[in-house]
Amino acid sequence: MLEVRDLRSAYGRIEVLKGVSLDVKAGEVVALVGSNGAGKTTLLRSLSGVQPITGGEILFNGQRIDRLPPHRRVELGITQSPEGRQVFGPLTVEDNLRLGAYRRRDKEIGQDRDRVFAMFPVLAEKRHLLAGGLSGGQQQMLAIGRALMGRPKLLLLDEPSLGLSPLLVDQILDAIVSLRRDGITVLLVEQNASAALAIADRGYVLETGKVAFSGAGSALLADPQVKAAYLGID
Ligand SMILES: Nc1ncnc2c1ncn2[C@@H]1O[C@H](COP(=O)(O)OP(=O)(O)OP(=O)(O)O)[C@@H](O)[C@H]1O
Repeated sequence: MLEVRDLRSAYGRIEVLKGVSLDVKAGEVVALVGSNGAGKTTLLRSLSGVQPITGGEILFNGQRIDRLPPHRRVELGITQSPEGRQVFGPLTVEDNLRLGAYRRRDKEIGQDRDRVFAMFPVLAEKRHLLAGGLSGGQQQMLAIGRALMGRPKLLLLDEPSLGLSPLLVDQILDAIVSLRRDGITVLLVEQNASAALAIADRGYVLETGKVAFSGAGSALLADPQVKAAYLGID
């Protein structure tokens, strides 16, 4: 579904992605992990088109997309749920979800909203409240729910567990696993590398702008080098 070939990106003269190649196949959950500043967020932003690239190629279902503006990539089915719970605070939970479906004209919007509510029941309870009054974890759920309302084919998730309690982290990860059952392909950037690799089909470890390791999630979790350097386990 997604093929990234030798991708390069820079902030001014500082190259942050130094030739990254990776694949995401339809129906997979792929985790992208690595230390702070490795370039994970920059990679996701390059895929969604808000960060310019300086080299390489991005293909989506065989089509070159790296020169398309962000909204065209959204139309093709690539949606990013950004880091930092960027919900519309002065709007209700329900209106935030409706905004996620703004491009759609079909009659299944209500059905999809109910699926988001089934996935995150707390959002159903608070559907008429303002998003700005939700807790951090609830805002994160809303941001994911809003992204899902656009019926993405490929969902790019940036740090969905950032700042959440362990219980909420589990809830978000369970939701990601349920997305895979619904046929949504997910590229997941996570600081919480062990948890992400545990649910992922495959993973990539990014180190200073390059892929340092890749493989099945379980294989990376068991790899002594990956464990010592990235998972904090000896
Ligand atoms: N807008 C920017 N201008 C200049 N440098 C930036 C900018 N955004 C990120 N960088 C730098 O690019 C490098 C990669 O950042 P990026 O956010 O992609 O890493 P990351 O792996 O997502 O890390 P983190 O988990 O800390 O967000 C870092 O050295 C960072 O300081």
